[in-house]
Amino acid sequence: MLRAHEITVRYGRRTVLDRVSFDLPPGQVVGLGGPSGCGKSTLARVLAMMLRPAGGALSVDGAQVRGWRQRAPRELRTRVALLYQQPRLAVDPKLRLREIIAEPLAAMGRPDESRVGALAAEVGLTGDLLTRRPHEVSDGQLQRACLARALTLDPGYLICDEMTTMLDASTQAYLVAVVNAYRDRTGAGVLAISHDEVLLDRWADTRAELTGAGSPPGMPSPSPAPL
Ligand SMILES: Nc1ncnc2c1ncn2[C@@H]1O[C@H](COP(=O)(O)OP(=O)(O)OP(=O)(O)O)[C@@H](O)[C@H]1O
Repeated sequence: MLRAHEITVRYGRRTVLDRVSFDLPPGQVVGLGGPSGCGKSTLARVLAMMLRPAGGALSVDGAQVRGWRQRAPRELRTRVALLYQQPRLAVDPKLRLREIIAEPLAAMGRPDESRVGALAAEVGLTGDLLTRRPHEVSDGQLQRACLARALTLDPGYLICDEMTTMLDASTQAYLVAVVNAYRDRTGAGVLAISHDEVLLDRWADTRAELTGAGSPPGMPSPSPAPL
């Protein structure tokens, strides 16, 4: 379980998350909605240990997170992967797609070309694309590379923050199918953040709503509401 307990985040004097609790169980797709600006991406960054909250606690499979960003222990950091809406902001523009996918393995000192090739095939990237740099591929192709990179170290939890919002319907369907296949194979928990109610209805096993810092403490809670 990826468990956030009473998380509070402030930007300056503004409280964006006010004692928000949220559980992401393994093996499930939890769909998170809520109005623009209510703090969904902020919660995603806390869950991925990329943003230190002002208050509250985060645990990964029972292990308490005590360091954030680079100070988070690698074995915890690599349990959670985050995919952003805008792949161009998430990659080094100088790297070729093959190097982007290989980044987590390189950081671990475990280069593995065949693993990179297998991941590229899994997300539908052909070999010729792997030698290109981000400005030479489409947003959809770059997001495929970002998904492959996110899956490289077999995360137990995958956070998809508007992963497919910028993409055409067929790329969206393909990437969702890749994530679902990964979940089925590994039992990973998936947090799907989206404004797209149709997508969430189709994709999520359970739904949660974040209503903003004015909402009661403890929101959101993944509700077992039927879809
Ligand atoms: N680094 C930052 N510094 C200051 N304010 C920020 C920062 N990041 C986000 N905010 C503000 O915090 C609030 C929550 O932002 P966040 O991106 O988490 O919301 P969101 O629910 O994901 O929105 P959207 O659905 O539009 O993507 C917004 O009002 C936003 O302007």
